[in-house]
Amino acid sequence: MILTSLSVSDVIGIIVSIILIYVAKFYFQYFTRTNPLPGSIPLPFVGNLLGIIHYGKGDFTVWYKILHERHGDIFETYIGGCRRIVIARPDYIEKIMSTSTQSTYTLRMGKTPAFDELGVSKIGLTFNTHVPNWKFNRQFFTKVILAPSFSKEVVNLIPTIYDELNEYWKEIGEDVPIDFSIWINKFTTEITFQMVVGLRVNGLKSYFNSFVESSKKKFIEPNPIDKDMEHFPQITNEGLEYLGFFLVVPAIIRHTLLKKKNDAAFENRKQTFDLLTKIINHRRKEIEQTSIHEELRYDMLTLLITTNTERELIDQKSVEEEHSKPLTNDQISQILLEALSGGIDTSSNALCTVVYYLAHYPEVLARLRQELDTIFGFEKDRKITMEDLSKMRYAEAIFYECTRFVNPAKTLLRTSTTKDIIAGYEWPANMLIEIYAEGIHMNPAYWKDPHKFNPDRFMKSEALKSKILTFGGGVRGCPGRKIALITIKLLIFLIYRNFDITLVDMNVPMNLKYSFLNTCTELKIKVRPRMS
Ligand code: HEM
Repeated sequence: MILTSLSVSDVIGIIVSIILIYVAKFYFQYFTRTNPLPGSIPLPFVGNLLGIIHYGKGDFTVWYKILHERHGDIFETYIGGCRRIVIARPDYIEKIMSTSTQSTYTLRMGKTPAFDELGVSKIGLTFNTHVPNWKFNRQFFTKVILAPSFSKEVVNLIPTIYDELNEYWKEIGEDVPIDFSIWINKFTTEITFQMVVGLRVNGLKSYFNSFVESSKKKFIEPNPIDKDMEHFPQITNEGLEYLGFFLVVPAIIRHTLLKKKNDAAFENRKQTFDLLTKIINHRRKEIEQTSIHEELRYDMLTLLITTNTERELIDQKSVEEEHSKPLTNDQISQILLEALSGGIDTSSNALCTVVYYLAHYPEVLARLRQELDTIFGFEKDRKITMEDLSKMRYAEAIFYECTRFVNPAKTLLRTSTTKDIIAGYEWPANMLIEIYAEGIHMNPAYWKDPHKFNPDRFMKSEALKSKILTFGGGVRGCPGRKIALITIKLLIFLIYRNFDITLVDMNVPMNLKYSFLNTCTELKIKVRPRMS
């Protein structure tokens, strides 16, 4: 509305004023502080500008690559109006990634007005800056996700959904190119929705229906909770994009030039929470109607609803008054949302990377198959167990090596609650530190021949797995790691035991887009039943 009433010269005036304010602010900050690191002058303004320019693609790390090459393994910059120390050396982050309960790196980000505005900084896990509240959520989340019965459910669930995928791929036929990035994302979406809220969203089925002739279309039952449930994965995905937008674009721009997008972010959040509330209320009713003697389904939603009630499935007693009550719909919604958005794209993108690299390294694929055949023999229908999965060491090594090349998160954020000395420099409390995973993963001082694709490096040294930042680390590292590894290994097993996969074009580099996460936007493949 405001924008349409502005003339071109007004808009130019606003932009010039913003630029002048920024230049003045950052230069004042620079000359009045101690401890300058290389990479500061005259980069703050340029850094911000690049942040804004790149927000569409989201890849502000293009900027880090240049600074890393120019200034070495520690440098500073400004993105989204915020001063950051960027680190690309494993020994500088040891303290930051410590799992000690005394760690002062419990915050991912300090005070972030943009996230306060969006309402994500005092609930859930990922952006929660209220440490006691985050700790409670984290303990609960971890307990649910690490419970052996939860893993068992996932191990049983994945092959069932895989059978559906298998059926569609067979119907599509051998010589038809398919986009693996879409299929696998629909797949991980299906698994994650089922394990988190106990719901099928039928994404695989609707995707299949979208390109087959009408006589082959599968019937999709309308969702009993809401007709929009089918679009829920897309809504949560857009929500992630908006987070990146809020993180990088300064408030003054969001509220003026990009107001439409800013408003759309709030609308997206409302839509997400409305749907989640419907799911929660539906399940609450089902639980109320289930006799106390009857066993309840073991998904994350059920565990959350029953917390601190007589139906509690996990003993999660808390001594603190505010944490001994049943969880509210808002608390549950945020935890569910993070489980939904935490596991889908990360797992599907990692699998795209695996498929891409295995197509380019047939000798690695041959060794993988040897491992699979040794563990599972040729009994095609044997049920997979947790023990089988624990023996898939080479598959795990392939996964880690793939994520070393294409890490789902290019950087990880931390804020110290106290002042600290890192790399010989003293930093004040609340300093934002950005761990540049991509720089660390390719640092020749720590990886032999870093640009060589070599999964064996992880077979020779277990310790390397703690150096790689696939799942981050420390007290804020990924709580979904165990489930993620189960999912990835199970899918590697199911796909490569049954199919031969070829890339449609071996010369095309991986199609990646970075906005918050490294996302594979297209991976055209052909699948055939396995020959050898
Ligand atoms: C291949 C799959 C996955 C990858 C690569 C991955 C990666 C990550 C990374 C890099 C972080 C940030 C860690 C840090 O800052 O040190 C993270 C955090 C997180 N992940 Fe995952 N993740 C995966 C799967 C999952 C799954 C399956 C879930 C849940 C079902 C999940 C839930 C979360 C949550 C809630 C956080 C925030 C934790 C906190 O702030 O305390 N992730 N993940």
